[in-house]
Amino acid sequence: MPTPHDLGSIGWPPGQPFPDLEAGQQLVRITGQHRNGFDVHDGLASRRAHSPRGMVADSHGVSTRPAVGDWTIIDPAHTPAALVRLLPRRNLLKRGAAGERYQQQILATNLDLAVVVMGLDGDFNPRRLQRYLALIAGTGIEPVIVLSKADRCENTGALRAQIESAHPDIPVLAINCKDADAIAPITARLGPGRTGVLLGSSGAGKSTLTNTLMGTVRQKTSAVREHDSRGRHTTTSRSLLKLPSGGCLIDSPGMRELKLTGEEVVEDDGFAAELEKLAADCRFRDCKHQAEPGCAIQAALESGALDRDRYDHFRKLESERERAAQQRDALLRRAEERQLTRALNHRLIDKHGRR
Ligand SMILES: Nc1nc2c(ncn2[C@@H]2O[C@H](COP(=O)(O)OP(=O)(O)OP(=O)(O)O)[C@@H](O)[C@H]2O)c(=O)[nH]1
Ligand SMILES: [Zn+2]
Repeated sequence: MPTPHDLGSIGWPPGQPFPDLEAGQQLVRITGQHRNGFDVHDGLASRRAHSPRGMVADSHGVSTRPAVGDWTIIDPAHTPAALVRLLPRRNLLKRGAAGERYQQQILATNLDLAVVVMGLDGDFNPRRLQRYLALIAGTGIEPVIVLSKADRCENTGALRAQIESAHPDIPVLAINCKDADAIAPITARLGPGRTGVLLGSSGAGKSTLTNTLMGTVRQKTSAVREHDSRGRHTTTSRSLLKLPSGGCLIDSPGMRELKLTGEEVVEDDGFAAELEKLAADCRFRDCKHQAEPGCAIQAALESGALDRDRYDHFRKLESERERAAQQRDALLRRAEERQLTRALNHRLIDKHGRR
């Protein structure tokens, strides 16, 4: 049986009274979301659970659907275990609405700390930082700004001062993310019962910081095998990490996707326009700039007129943004389908009565 200490290691606030449970029920935290179920953690082990139809499709819309970070009660007698009810959320981090019908996507709930990581290299972009901070503002989640790669930057002092004066109420650390001593202000905020998330663009240093917080090198692959409560091996995606400092870190795919939402313009100092101009000279109008004959971009890369590193980086961000946009669209479609089903059900009930 998990103890209060075990639950604290996955973020149950110290001293918070436990909910009343019926015989056999268990308090768990949602750590991952899949097409047809959830990963839940009881402080000792992870397992799969599903939520009964009514619970997911309930008429309150997206905001009351179970999300990563939610505390929930499960009935483990079923296989997979069934979610019985959600406990009220303390707070949540969500991504705003995009199109007309696109509702809101919850990234994670019940958070204490959001660390926004930004590199003191090409990643440095105060406006983007501001956008991340705007997501956090007003949620009650404490923000911390990490300016990474300070060990590689010549004018750390000036850049740090710039960020500090723009955000006087938020702690700013300018550090080497690999430096275990430098992250003390973060570990101090992630003691037992506390939950953190890392936000920031690709390459900012989130994985590096995560590894330093873990005190070990965690593999980039996210699937690990864990024992569930019946002693079986289950493969779960590891989106909640227990930290040596006593608290935990949520690192779910949803958090990762926040890197770029699919709605943002990739800030590129006119690089996209430069590419577009070059591409006008490609032989084929729909050139993918891969191995097509007469590709002007490939030619520019070969001649050195176009910087290959910069190009590769740009393409990486672009494909990330595309993937995020596709996922957002899939989400949108599912939300619309649910709405249609609900509307149809209501019409049937109106016509034939509930049965
Ligand atoms: N010198 C130095 N290198 C760093 C620092 N932080 C990150 N790096 C390096 O920068 C590169 C990218 O860092 P990651 O930690 O993988 O970045 P990330 O934010 O996890 O990127 P994604 O996984 O794409 O989201 C790696 O090669 C790191 O070793 C730092 O503070 N100092
Ligand atoms: Zn081309």
